[in-house]
Amino acid sequence: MSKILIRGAKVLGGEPQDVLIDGDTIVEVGAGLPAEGAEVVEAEGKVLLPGLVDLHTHLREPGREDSETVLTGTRAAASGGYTAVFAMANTFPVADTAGVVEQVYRLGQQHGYCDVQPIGAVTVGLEGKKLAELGAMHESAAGVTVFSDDGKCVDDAVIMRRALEYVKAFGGVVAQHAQEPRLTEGAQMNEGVVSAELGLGGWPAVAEESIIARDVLLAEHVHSRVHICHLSTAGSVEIVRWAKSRGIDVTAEVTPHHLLLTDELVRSYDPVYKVNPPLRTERDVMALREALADGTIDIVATDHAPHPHEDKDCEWAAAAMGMVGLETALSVVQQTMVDSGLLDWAGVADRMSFKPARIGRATGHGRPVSAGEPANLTLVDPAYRGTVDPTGFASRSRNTPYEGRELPGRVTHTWLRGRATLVDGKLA
Ligand SMILES: NC(=O)N[C@@H](CC(=O)O)C(=O)O
Repeated sequence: MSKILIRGAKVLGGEPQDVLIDGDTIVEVGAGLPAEGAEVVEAEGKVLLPGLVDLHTHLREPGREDSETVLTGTRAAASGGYTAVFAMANTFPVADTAGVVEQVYRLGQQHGYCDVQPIGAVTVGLEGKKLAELGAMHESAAGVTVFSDDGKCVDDAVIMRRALEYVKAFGGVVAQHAQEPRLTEGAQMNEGVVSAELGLGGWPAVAEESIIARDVLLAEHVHSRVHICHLSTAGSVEIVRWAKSRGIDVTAEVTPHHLLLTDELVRSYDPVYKVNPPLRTERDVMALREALADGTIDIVATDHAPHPHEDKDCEWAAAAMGMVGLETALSVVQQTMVDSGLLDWAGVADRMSFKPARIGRATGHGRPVSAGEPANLTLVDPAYRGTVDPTGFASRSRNTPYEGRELPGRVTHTWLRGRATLVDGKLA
């Protein structure tokens, strides 16, 4: 049956409506639509959103298939309500050529759980020395538009300037991992009271903020577009706010974990809380929430960073940085932004679907829930309450900071171009 009637869902949190899908397209949205010939999904009390889009996912294939593959990562994405993810370039080999990005793109198409849009490296081997083949990656079948050395900062100002100038030719964007390397040598956590007490190497806010300040000025200077990955400090928010008020073409993201968790958790010495950029202070968390609400920060991106247990279940200093996030992102956003009254569901659709799709130029995603649009949709039960149990994750890795924590809301259904990838919380 190719017709699906989603009955009585609050579309973007508004009044209950029926949504009729035929094949891969939404054909009608309205009240009391006839159900004849359609499979009916009862959605009373649930919220219908455009399929979520993640601009920052680590899928690990090729090279680290022990932590994630395109298949397991896109299954995790579908579980979390995503219909498109942008796959970061820090794979082995690095996604710095047309060959590698095409491989990742094709794997996404083959598996079919969500669209995979590869991100190309800015520099060869993420080494920060020489620009990668940006044009060839853009012209490849993968059609790369977002470039990032994420995991590493493009710290050479001349290379950054050239990258910004180069991507202008085809409307691309450079996504910067803002971390001044010299200021963060040996850094293990946020620099502050807690790092001083624990005796762990501190990661000062200025290491992030100084690179953001430099890069918004560079973008202005060459009239290009820059995107800032995972903002984590109140000062970074101030700089982005200033840059936007000046008319600079900058966008920024925040991760769910930086909206909820603080460096106080590091007192446990549990490496599950070790992440780049590090968890900051309560004051930073509050500034990030406010900035996401007022639009200074454009989007939520997961920075889903899967690691196998042997890389995380070890002493703090030796542990890998990163947390999985695809399967808990919407719940964390519901708790920190919706249930707190800072953002409504239309705002969530904007920050987790419309805007990330626009920044990454993901065609067919981040579209309104209306007739004629591709049926990329996510159905959420906001009344659900449950504790996070990583043994049920679709991701190959389990490094979640939320194990055993109660989080609100649950994605029950995801449709990718009218085909269910998640039904009643189970992968199709
Ligand atoms: N976010 C993380 O803590 N880790 C990322 C890369 C990075 O940003 O360091 C990873 O690839 O594991």
